[in-house]
Amino acid sequence: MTKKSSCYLDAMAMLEAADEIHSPQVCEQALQHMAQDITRDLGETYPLVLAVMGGAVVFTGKLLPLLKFPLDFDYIHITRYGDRLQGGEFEWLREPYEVAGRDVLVLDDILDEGHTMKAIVAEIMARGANSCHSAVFANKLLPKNKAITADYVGLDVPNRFVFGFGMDAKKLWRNLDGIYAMSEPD
Ligand SMILES: O=P(O)(O)OC[C@H]1O[C@H](OP(=O)(O)OP(=O)(O)O)[C@H](O)[C@@H]1O
Ligand SMILES: Nc1nc2[nH]cnc2c(=O)[nH]1
Repeated sequence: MTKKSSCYLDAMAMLEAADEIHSPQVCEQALQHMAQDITRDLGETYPLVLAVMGGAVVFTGKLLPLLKFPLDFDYIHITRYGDRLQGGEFEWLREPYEVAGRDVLVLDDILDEGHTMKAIVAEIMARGANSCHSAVFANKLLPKNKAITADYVGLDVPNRFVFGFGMDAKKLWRNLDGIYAMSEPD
């Protein structure tokens, strides 16, 4: 048997110490509800769906097959966390292209303070989109107002650093099919 790397062992220890917040089954049900709501509202608008990389990758991959109407798909990339636990300055790694005149739906993994989604919506509308809706799989419950609220929310999560379902913990565990919260320091 090969010797397990320290990265592997650290990742396993992080997961073992974490708390499960939403099971894979609950996540799947939430996806179904979101797909119904989005279909009801945007199903006849031929929207441009923009996934925010990289956190939205799991949400997007699971949601798109549930949207049974014509749409265009592209991705954007903006980050303000990098591999840090606290938000910092925005960095556009791929800007929104060809949004003028379109009804746009932005998909992201989590709405925390809302600064990222606010900046995205502002940029898309400034580029002449007809409308811009936002869908986040996880909405963090905060004891203060957010910069923006999302039009579609999958699940609420507690005010802790969460990971899984596309969200990373120190670059790890985006591949989990449920949502977990990191253990808090004693
Ligand atoms: O509501 P906010 O407080 O602005 O935080 C939410 C943003 O933070 C994460 O992005 P991150 O910069 O970590 O990039 P990632 O998608 O690559 O994980 C997440 O994907 C959201 O885009
Ligand atoms: N992975 C992850 N990214 C975030 N971005 C903002 N809040 C969070 C969080 O709780 N988890």
